[in-house]
Amino acid sequence: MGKPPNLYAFQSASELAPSLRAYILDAQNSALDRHQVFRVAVSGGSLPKTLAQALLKETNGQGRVQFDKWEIFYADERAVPLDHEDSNHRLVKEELLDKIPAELGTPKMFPIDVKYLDDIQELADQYEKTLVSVFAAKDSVRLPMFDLLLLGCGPDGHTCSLFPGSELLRETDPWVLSISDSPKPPPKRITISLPVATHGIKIAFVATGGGKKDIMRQIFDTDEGRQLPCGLVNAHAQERVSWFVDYPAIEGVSSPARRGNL
Ligand SMILES: O=C1O[C@H](COP(=O)(O)O)[C@@H](O)[C@H](O)[C@H]1O
Repeated sequence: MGKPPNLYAFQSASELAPSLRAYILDAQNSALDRHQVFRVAVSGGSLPKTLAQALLKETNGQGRVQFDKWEIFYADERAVPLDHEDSNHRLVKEELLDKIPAELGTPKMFPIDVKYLDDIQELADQYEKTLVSVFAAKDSVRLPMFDLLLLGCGPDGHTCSLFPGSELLRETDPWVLSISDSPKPPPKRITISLPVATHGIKIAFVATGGGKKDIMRQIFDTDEGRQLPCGLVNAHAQERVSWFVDYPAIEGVSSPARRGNL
């Protein structure tokens, strides 16, 4: 049996940001040593704001965020135009991309192809083709391996657009799945599959605020919680997973957390 996921807890989201930055820089630098590019999958929700806090502030001695070497994909996306208020791409763009100082470079973005918004399965298939074109042919690579997945945890334990009890959690072949009845609006979405979400070299969850404390306790301290989508990522990817949380989100969790810096 491998080691359990890492759980890092901080007083607040702003105190969490420098450690999240150090962790991301470490993942970036290892990826650049390996293959001169940093392939990242990002989520929407509350994550992009915390990411911006971590990545946009220059701090001494932690190294440089080389955005010009980043390739950014979406762990999940809603089937809406890219400038729609529900779009994860819009959120990431407004919170992070539009604020990157020119000297840090511009990441290469891989948003969904909005030509296929009316056919949700085709939208997922086309996004899978995008992954295939970047990560090599599907018959030669069993699963795409992101250098880093940056994930959120919904108050029901969902991650990406993989919701508790969904049959999508059992899918093993497709890399990207479509969902037309998401319990959280909007109903039509695409999402990476659980095998893709757990295959990354590093996987980070960011969960902040008291609204997450009940689900955090379930995920870390109960058998039912370990079956929730976030719990399944923990179980499959083990020590490759790191959680960055603030004290309000972790209140009542009895699993050991490291408090403060990494
Ligand atoms: O619907 C979604 O929700 C999750 C969690 O969002 P949060 O606001 O509770 O952090 C997010 O990770 C996912 O990308 C998004 O589509």
